[in-house]
Amino acid sequence: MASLFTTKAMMSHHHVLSSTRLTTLYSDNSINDQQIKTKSQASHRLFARRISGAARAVINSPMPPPVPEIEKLEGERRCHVAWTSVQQEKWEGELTLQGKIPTWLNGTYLRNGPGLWNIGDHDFRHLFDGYSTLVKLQFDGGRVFAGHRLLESDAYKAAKKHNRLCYREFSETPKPAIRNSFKNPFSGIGEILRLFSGESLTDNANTGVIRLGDGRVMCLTETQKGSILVDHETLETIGKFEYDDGLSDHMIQSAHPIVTETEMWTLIPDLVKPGYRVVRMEAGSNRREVVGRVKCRSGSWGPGWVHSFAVTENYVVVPEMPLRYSVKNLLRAEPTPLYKFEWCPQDGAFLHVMSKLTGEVVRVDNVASVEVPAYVTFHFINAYEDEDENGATVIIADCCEHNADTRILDMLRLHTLRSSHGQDVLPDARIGRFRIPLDGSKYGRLETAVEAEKHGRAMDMCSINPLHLGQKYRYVYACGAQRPCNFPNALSKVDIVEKKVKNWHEHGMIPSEPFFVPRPGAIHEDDGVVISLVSEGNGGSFAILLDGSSFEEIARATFPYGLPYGLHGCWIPKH
Ligand SMILES: CC(=O)/C=C/C=C(C)/C=C/C1=C(C)CCCC1(C)C
Ligand SMILES: CC(/C=C/C=O)=C\C=C\C=O
Ligand SMILES: [Fe+2]
Repeated sequence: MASLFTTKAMMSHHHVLSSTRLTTLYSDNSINDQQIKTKSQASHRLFARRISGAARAVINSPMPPPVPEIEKLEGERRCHVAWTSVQQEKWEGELTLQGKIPTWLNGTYLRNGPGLWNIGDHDFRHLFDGYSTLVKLQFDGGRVFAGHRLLESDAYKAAKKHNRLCYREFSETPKPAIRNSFKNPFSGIGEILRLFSGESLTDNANTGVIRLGDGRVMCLTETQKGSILVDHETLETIGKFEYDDGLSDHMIQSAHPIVTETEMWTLIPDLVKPGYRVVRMEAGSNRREVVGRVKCRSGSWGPGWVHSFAVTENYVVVPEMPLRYSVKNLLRAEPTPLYKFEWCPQDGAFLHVMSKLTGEVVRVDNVASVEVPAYVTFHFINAYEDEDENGATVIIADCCEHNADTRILDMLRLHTLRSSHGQDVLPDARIGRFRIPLDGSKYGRLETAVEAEKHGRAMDMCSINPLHLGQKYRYVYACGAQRPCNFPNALSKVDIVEKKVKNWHEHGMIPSEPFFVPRPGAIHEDDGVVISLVSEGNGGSFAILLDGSSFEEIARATFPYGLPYGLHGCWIPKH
C-alpha cells in the first residue's frame, strides 16, 4: 500500500509540480521534525512565489513561475497558509504520524473547500470564491494516507483554459470580453439573460461533500449546477450529478442537504415567487420529489438566504432569514458588503415547520411559521421535537448564530483574513436555540444555549454525532476561538445539556470543521473521534484526531506541505 502511494505521489508530482526538488521532499515520508520544518519553509517559499506568479504553476505548466516582485513576496510570506492557494492540482502520500489511530477507524474522511483563489493575474476577493479542493484522509490499519485534488468543474476547467475567470462565483463576476461589449451594445442585457438562465453561474462545488445512501459521493455548492460526483479514493471528478426532475430551472439550492442511508432532503429557494421547495430524493435515485412548498412571509422581493436548514424526526424546519436575496445586488457586477444579499430586519425573521409526511406547513392556513427575533446563520446544528411544560410539542432548532450581525459575511474577504491575523476583529457568535411551538402561536423564541464566552464568542462549522440527527442530543463540535483572533482558531466541544465547553487551541493554528465519527457499537453520544485539518502558522498543516469524549489529542498526521482552510467534510466507512 505504502509503496503504491509513494509511487503515485511521485508520479503526480512530476506531473504537476515545476520543482523536482519539492517532488523529492514531498514523496519522502521518513522525515524528522527538523526536516518537516525545512520542508514547510520550502513549501511556504514556493507558495509565496506561486501566488504572485498567477495560476501557471498550478496548471501543469512545465515552466517555472516568473520571479516575483520583492514586496509581493514579503506580503505573501506574512499571509497565513490557511488563506494561501494550493501549489499543485493534486498530491498523494502517506502522512507522518504521531500518536495512535484507533483500530476501529477504517475509512475515508473527505473535506471540500475553496483552495485556489487566483487565476491568471486575478486574485479572488472572497473565501467562498476559491476553486473546490478536495482533501482525503484514508485511515487504514492504523496508517494515514492522504491527498488533495482540485475538482474539475466547468468553471475551473474554463479558467485554466482561458487563464481568466469565466463564470460568476460567490463575489466575482467575469468581465465581459471588451470586443463583445464594443460590438454589442446590448451585452448588458445578454449578461442579465445569462445570469437568469443560469448560464453564467458557477458550478464550482466548493462548499460541502456528502455520501449519498447509495454510496455515490457528491460535492455541492449553492448553485444546482454545482452538484458534482467524485471518486472518493482517487478524488477524480466523475461528472455532473444530473437531476432527473425538472427542478433545475430554479438554479439555486441549499449547500447543505441532509442525508441518511435512505434519503436526502434539501431546499430549493424560489427567487420569482419568494419561497422554498422542500424536496426529498430516495437513495439510488436522481429524482427529487417536491414534498411541499413554503411561501415567504415577508413582503420583500427575495426569499431569505438559505445556506442550511434542519430536520426533526417528523418535520423540516425552513428558515426565512432577514438576510435576503436581492435582485439589485444580483445584477451588480461589483459586490456590496452583503454580496448578493440585503439585510431586511423590518420585514421580519421567520421559521417555518413542514410535515415530512404530508408536505403541509404545520398550521392550517399555509402560513405555518413563527416570527422570531432577527438572526444570521450559515449553519443549523440540529433540531428535535420536545415537549413544553404543558406537554405540548415544541420544536427545538439550534444553529451557529452570529448575533444578527451580517458583518461576518464581509469578514470572510481574503484581504481581511490575510491582513488582520492576530487582531481581535472576529464578530461574536453563539449557539442560538430556537423554540418553535406547534400550537398556533405567532412567535418563537431565540436564546443563547451556552454562555458564548466559554467558546471564545466564536461558533461555526459544526458537527454532531450523525446518529442523533433530528433527535434529542447533547454534544456539538464546532470551531470556537481563543481571542484575540480574526477567525475561529480553536476547536470546541459544547455540552448543551450541562452547558460546559472543552476547547482545543494551539498558537497560530487555524483548524477546520471538527467532524465527529462515532465508534461502531458505541453507546455514549460522544464515543468516537473528532477529525479536523489544521493549517499551521509556520506554513505547514496536519490532521488532528481528538477523542470525542475527553477532547484530548489522540494522534496527529503531518502533511509535507501546507493546506489552505477548507469547509465541510464527510465520512465514508470502509466496507
Ligand atoms: C462556499 C459557500 O459557502 C457558498 C457559496 C455560494 C455561492 C457559490 C453562491 C453563488 C451565487 C451566485 C454565483 C449568483 C446567484 C446567487 C448565489 C447562489 C448566491
Ligand atoms: C467559515 C465560516 C464562518 C466562520 C466564522 O465564524 C462560514 C462558512 C460558511 C460556509 O460553509
Ligand atoms: Fe456551510
